[in-house]
Amino acid sequence: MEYVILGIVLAGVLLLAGVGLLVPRIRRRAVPPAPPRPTGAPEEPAEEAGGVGILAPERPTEAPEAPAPPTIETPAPTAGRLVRLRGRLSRSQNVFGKGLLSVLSRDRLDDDAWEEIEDSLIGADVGVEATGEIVGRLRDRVKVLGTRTPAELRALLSAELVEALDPTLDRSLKVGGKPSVLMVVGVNGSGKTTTCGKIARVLIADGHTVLLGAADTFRAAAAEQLTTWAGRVGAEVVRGAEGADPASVAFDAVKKGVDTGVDTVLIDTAGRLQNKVGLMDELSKVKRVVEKHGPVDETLLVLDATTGQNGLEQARVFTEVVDVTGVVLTKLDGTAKGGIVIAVQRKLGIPVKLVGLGEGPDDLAPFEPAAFVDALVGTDA
Ligand SMILES: Nc1nc2c(ncn2[C@@H]2O[C@H](COP(=O)(O)OP(=O)(O)OP(=O)(O)O)[C@@H](O)[C@H]2O)c(=O)[nH]1
Repeated sequence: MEYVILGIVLAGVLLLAGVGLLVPRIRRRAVPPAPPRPTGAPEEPAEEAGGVGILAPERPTEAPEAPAPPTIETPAPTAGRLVRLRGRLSRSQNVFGKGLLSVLSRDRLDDDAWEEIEDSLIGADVGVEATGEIVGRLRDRVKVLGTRTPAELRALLSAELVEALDPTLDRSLKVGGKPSVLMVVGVNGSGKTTTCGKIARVLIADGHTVLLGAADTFRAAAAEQLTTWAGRVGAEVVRGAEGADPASVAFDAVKKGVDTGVDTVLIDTAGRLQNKVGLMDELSKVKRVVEKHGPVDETLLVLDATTGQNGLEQARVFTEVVDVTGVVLTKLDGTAKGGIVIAVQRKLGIPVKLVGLGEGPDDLAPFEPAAFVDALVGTDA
């Protein structure tokens, strides 16, 4: 009997122990799976196996790939750029170098020959008045000096062209202040944004620090374009939302320039036709607002050389609205009318300070009359 009781007790104990072991397992299985981790959330510690504190081995964490640092370019030095880019003037070289010099080298320089010379200069956009003066002086000097050799005639023509470009004008950019402010203005498509990018490179090549202001809030791609130019040389850009008030973007850019201590702030403005009064008023407002920080040091008018004499009327209106201090003549590589440089300066009384000779980042050269004329009529032109 005692054995029977002992057997029943033992069976009961074993049964209870079995249930005790089973329940936690069932409970554990009933726990719903953890919700999927949001991407990027830190990994939670692995559940302890059997409640005895064994942590799952740490998975080696893969280091996120660091973005490649932007490559900052070193722009080509500006000294001698015009000489290096002289080949870009090949279309104008055909008129001045080959055309004019071949007429000048004729055995007899009669009235017809001089008329041909005049026509060539007018055709190259030198302008009627300037052409009259250049040819008049050249004629006198040829007569007085009795000059006949091609080398002498070339030298005389060059001297007259350089003189017409007034080599005494100050063509330097007023940069390097605290900061200096440069505004870039002009009609649509003349090359303002591209020129801003290229000027930033010119300045950086010459050791300046530059911040760009994208006050062309009208054309969405303009700010993007400017940001790309700036990124290539490590310059900062201040930009506003599309359609933002350009004056306020320009104001913010100068403020940022002051705060960050750059020596030059370069402001790109939207293209506008000179006969749209509202847009021209907007431009003078941009300038007025920027001037709350201090005077604008340079207002550069960007003119497309291929628009020829039409560009002169645009230029005249711009000079009335904002005080233009320098002209940038773009796309000289795409025209045979390089004489426009003479006409622009003569009509406006404002120096051409830079010339655009291509779409490449360093295809903008400080303008030097002697080097320009030499490129047009030089020995290997
Ligand atoms: N061949 C040549 N093309 C140039 C030169 N300068 C600018 N361009 C080109 O002219 C075109 C217009 O240039 P942008 O800088 O966009 O002109 P924009 O004046 O800012 O244009 P808007 O903002 O619409 O007024 C682009 O295709 C430039 O690459 C130059 O010196 N030579």
